[in-house]
Amino acid sequence: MAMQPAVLAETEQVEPEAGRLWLRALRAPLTLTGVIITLVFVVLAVIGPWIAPYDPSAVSDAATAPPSFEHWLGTTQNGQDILSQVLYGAQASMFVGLGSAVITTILSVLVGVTAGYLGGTSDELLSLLANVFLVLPGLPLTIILAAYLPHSGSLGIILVISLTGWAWGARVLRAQTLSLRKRDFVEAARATGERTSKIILRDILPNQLAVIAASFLGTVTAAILTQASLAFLGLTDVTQWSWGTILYWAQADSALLTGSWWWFVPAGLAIALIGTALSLVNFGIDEFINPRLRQAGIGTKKAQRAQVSRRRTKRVKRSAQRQPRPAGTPFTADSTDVILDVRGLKVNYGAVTAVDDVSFTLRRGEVLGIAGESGSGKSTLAYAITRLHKPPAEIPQGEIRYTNADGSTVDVLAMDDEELRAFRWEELSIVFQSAMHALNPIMRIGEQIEDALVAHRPGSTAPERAARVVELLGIVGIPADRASSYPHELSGGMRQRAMIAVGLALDPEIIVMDEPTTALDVVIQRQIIDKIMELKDRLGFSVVFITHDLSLLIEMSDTIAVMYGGKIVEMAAAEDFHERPQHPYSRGLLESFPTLSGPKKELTGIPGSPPDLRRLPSGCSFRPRCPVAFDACAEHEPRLYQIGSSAAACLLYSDDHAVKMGESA
Ligand SMILES: Nc1ncnc2c1ncn2[C@@H]1O[C@H](COP(=O)(O)OP(=O)(O)OP(=O)(O)O)[C@@H](O)[C@H]1O
Repeated sequence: MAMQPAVLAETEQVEPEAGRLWLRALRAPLTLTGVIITLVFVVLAVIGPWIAPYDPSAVSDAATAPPSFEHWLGTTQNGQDILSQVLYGAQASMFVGLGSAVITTILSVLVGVTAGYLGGTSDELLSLLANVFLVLPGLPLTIILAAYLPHSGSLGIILVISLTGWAWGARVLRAQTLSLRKRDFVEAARATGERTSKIILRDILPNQLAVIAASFLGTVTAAILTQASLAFLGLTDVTQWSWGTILYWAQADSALLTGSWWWFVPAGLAIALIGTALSLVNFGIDEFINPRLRQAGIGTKKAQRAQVSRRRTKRVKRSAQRQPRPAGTPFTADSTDVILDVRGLKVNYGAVTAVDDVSFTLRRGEVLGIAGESGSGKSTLAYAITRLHKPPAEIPQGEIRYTNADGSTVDVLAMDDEELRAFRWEELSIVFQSAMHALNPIMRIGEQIEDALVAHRPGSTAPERAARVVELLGIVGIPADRASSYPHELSGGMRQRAMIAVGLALDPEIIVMDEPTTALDVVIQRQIIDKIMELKDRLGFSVVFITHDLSLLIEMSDTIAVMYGGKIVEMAAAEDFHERPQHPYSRGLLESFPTLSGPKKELTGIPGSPPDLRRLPSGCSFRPRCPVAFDACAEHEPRLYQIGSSAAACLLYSDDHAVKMGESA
């Protein structure tokens, strides 16, 4: 697709976008006030000692003098200039505040995010460490440590505050990371081949910036207050000027009793002001980071302007070598063009076998629908195929062979991380159940589509990617100018279509769709399904489709695999399944759903409930619910028997007459 030069020129100008947002955030009056006050204090902290009119410790005859022309903020009992003390104090207090916040935040982020993202033993050890620090009583410990380190100056106080303060932030960040790690957009980022470091920097940390900023700014305030409290109690070196030491001397020399308000008010006011200012800045940052809090209108820029960003992305090695697959003929039932061959696949969650000895083939252009009640193992199977299954899930046996464009086959289970990165998204992509969770809430739709391109098409230029994003949005029927929208600015249907656009970004050969339309109303559902089918016919990819909606599944699929208790119990062409279901469970499923067309029928459902995978009954696991079970069903576990072009795992179809009739061997 060619782009107009004028548009290309625009695509290069995305970087100022972030700058404009900052400006917008800054323009909010309260944020601006907070920033200005904070900056004033930072500047005073730097230049305070130079602009102070007097030496803050120098005594004079003007004892306990109220504010005057010579001493703008009055003097102490010893005639020391309070303005000079406040200016010197600003440096010490701000140094302690900022220093503590920097160290505390670094420790919190390192420990919290690492523990939350890595999980397992690292999480246990780091959480234990954080918990130990959390149960340490902060204030008493701070007082004791400060009492032992009175002459270590500001550095000692910073260390004490950081040591006793990091664990809380680490815990919050760990909890957030744990929840983010499970979000589908992080899964999607992993699936598109992004590195752990990039996922943390791009997907985990930006989504926690509000918390990190709150923790940083909160620590500055808390550290200033702690330092002031310690100094006020005389637990720091009281000859070092800080706002706390001013209050200490004011209290020690009875400023309150003598009514010398000018002695303690400026230092107290400075502490209150900086705390308020930092809170205002915090609100502003929250608003800037959270697109939902921003005013409407930001997300309506021209699509092309949103497409190009210069984020560094680790390239996926193998992508350049991918051969385009020659255009194939439309799928027919007798096609032998197998693209994915799954043999004897088993997936365990600890002692529970959620997918048991599953075998099937997916042919080029075929839609394989997976049916079954909740808990039958559909999602586990889909995730295992993509190798996105997470602990405790493991694949103890089986084979998944993928056929490349050149006819060679690769074992998906034997792929290393690098090969998997290339395989996922280039050859096989996934459309997750809930687009709201699968899309990163703080990234524009266009950027998210582009991410997959950046990772897998290292040679592509920014304008090429921009054009591809616009093309992909067009393919799924989203207006190009929505590329600059955030997920929350799109309707549910548009979000789901955006997910499909992400899935299509690299022209994969297989798309796994796990309940892609569940959360949508029927009209939108219909539009999306029609779109998927149209794209499949046009682009020729294969689909593994999972949904609870049996009518939809029959309508969409070429072939249907019915799962029960982790096994495939029937495999048939969709039409055969609909017209002549072979397995009693399939019949029960069909009788639980209204027909797509034809006369109304009574929905009977299946008695009983799905099996407990930890205690499967002997023989056929459907036996306790089966209306046609016979004695042998308790003894023999049925394999898949061929019945015409269908196959069903039911002893009704066993060739062994003795077994079929339930006779003892
Ligand atoms: N993380 C897990 N730990 C232990 N068992 C699990 C885990 N995830 C799933 N299972 C078990 O594996 C079995 C299959 O679950 P799976 O989610 O694959 O079923 P499903 O058919 O996709 O269900 P649904 O339609 O509700 O999504 C269930 O019995 C479930 O309890």
